[in-house]
Amino acid sequence: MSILVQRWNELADVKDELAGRDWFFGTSGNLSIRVSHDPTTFLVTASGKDKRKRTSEDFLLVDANGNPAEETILRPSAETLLHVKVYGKTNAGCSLHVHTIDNNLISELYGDKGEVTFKGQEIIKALGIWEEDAEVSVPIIQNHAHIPTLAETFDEHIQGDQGAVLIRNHGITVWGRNAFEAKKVLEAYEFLFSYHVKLLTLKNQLQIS
Ligand SMILES: CSCCC(=O)C(=O)COP(=O)(O)O
Ligand SMILES: [Zn+2]
Repeated sequence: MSILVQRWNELADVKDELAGRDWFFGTSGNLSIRVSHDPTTFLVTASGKDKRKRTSEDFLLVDANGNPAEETILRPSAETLLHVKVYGKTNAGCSLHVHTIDNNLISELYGDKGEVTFKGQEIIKALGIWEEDAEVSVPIIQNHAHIPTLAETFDEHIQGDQGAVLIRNHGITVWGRNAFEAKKVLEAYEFLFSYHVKLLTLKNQLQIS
C-alpha cells in the first residue's frame, strides 16, 4: 500500500472517531496528515463537507503552501493555512481542528486572559507531562474571518512538534508527531475543558467558591 493510501486511511479513521464523538457540528472542523517532508505535502479535508460521512472525496493532497498538489475539483479546507503553518514550522505529522461547545466556552471564559491553565488532573499525563502537580496552559487567540490574519496570529504560538491553540469562540487546533499523538492531545484537552466547565457550573449551582 502506498504511503498516500496509508495516510488517507489513517486520517479517515481519525475522522470517523471524532465524528463518533459528534465533534463536527454543522460541517465545522478540518483535519490533516503529513504525507511527505521535503517537499512538504499533506492530505487535508475538503472544504464544507459533512465530516461525519466517509467518502472518496473527503481529502485532497496539497503542497507546502496549501495549494492542491494534483488536479482536483475539490477545494481544500478554508483553514488550510493554519495546517500549512504547523507543517512549515514543526515536524508534526498530523493537525486536527474541531469546534466543540466546551472548547468554545473555555475560549470565551478565559479569552481576555489570553490563555487557560489546568493543574492537578491525571489526564495531563496524556500530554506527555508526568511531573507531580504539573500545569498546562493553552494560548487563546482572537478569531479573524480573514484566514491569513488568523494564521499569522496562530503561527506565534506554534512551538514544537506537539501543541494546541484555542481560537476564541471558534475552536481548537492541535498537532502531534502522528495521528495517534494528535488525537490523544485533542482528547486530553477536551477532557480538561469539559471537566472545567462542569465543575464551574456545579460550583455556581451549589454556591461554592
Ligand atoms: C462551518 S464552520 C466555519 C468554517 C470553519 O471554521 C471550519 O472549521 C470548517 O471549514 P472547512 O472549510 O474546513 O470545511
Ligand atoms: Zn474552524
